[in-house]
Amino acid sequence: MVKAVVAGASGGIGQPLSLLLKLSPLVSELALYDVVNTPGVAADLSHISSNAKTTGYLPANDGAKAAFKDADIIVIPAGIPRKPGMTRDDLFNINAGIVKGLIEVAAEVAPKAFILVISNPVNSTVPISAEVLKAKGVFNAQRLFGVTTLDIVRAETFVAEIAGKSNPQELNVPVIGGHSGETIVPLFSKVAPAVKIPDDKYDALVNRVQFGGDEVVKAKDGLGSATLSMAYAGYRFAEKLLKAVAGVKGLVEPSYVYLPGIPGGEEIAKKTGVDFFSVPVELGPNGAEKVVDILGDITEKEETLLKKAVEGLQDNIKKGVDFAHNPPQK
Ligand SMILES: NC(=O)C1=CN([C@@H]2O[C@H](COP(=O)(O)OP(=O)(O)OC[C@H]3O[C@@H](n4cnc5c(N)ncnc54)[C@H](O)[C@@H]3O)[C@@H](O)[C@H]2O)C=CC1
Ligand SMILES: O=C([O-])CC(=O)C(=O)O
Repeated sequence: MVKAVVAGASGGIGQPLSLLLKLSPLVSELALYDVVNTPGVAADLSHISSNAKTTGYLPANDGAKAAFKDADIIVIPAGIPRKPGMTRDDLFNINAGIVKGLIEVAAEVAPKAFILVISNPVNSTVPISAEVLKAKGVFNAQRLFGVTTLDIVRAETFVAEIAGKSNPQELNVPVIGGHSGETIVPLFSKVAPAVKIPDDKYDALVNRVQFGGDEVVKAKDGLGSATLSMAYAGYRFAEKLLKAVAGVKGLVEPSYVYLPGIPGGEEIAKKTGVDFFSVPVELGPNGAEKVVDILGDITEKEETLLKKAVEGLQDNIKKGVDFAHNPPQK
């Protein structure tokens, strides 16, 4: 019996993500929360003849609390998306407060839930979430995940194109670091099974993975950012986690986590110099059971990418932590 919540369920990501969760045999209850339109989205999904009982909640009558109550997993794609010309950091002023508010509710009524943060800027909204949970005395790093799966999904797709593989899903392409521009670090030397990226294509491939989000923002031309590929990616991560919680062994996926709170993470925090970082984590009944050290034997080019990523991440993390401690007065 798993109760899943989507916060931001009426949005571009929220709707298809809710559809995928509604179809999952692992979910028995699906609560949809948003500031608009959830009665309609929930009524629509509830006619699908799958297992999950689906309900919609709005802010009135403490709707967030009712939706989140005793949730096992809360996925958060609430907040505004980018328009052309914006960075993810430009979303901070609005989305930081939205995420903070939702995490406060989760801390109160579902303190043990696995929380998957999609809202951007992920590099900062996850530190905000951690600080809010810490302040409420319910922080467990093994249960808080920044969803960076879309970077891996993109990397799989783009590497398969270059390497001439017909099925990208047969490739495992680790992407670490953060979730914006140069903080995204694809490790092509660690692709399994190994592929040869031609030297003259390496820089462009790195750039495409790092700025894949911009490609979609540009193509949507003012109507938002990636939604369908993100719904797939968010579901892929949620499904892996739920399977691992149900006892399936050996499931590993990168996620942006608080390293010092996860076995094996302290060492990576020392190596990189940042506490929040996306790394492959082994998933299990407690969530992130173990950080997989993937930093050994990376190439010189990857070392250079990593150094740049850490510089950017330090600022993004500090911004999130500072906001959680001193939110602007209204
Ligand atoms: N982590 C990642 O890889 C990715 C993250 N994103 C981020 O996901 C977020 C959502 O993107 P879209 O779905 O395209 O945006 P959208 O605007 O289509 O949907 C956002 C939804 O959040 C709702 N919302 C706003 N404030 C809320 C609150 N306080 N509580 C509950 N719901 C609230 C809105 O009503 C709307 O339905 C953006 O911040 C975007 O940048 C997008 C793609 C990839
Ligand atoms: O680019 C954006 O703003 C949305 C996002 O995070 C992505 O598509 O990776």
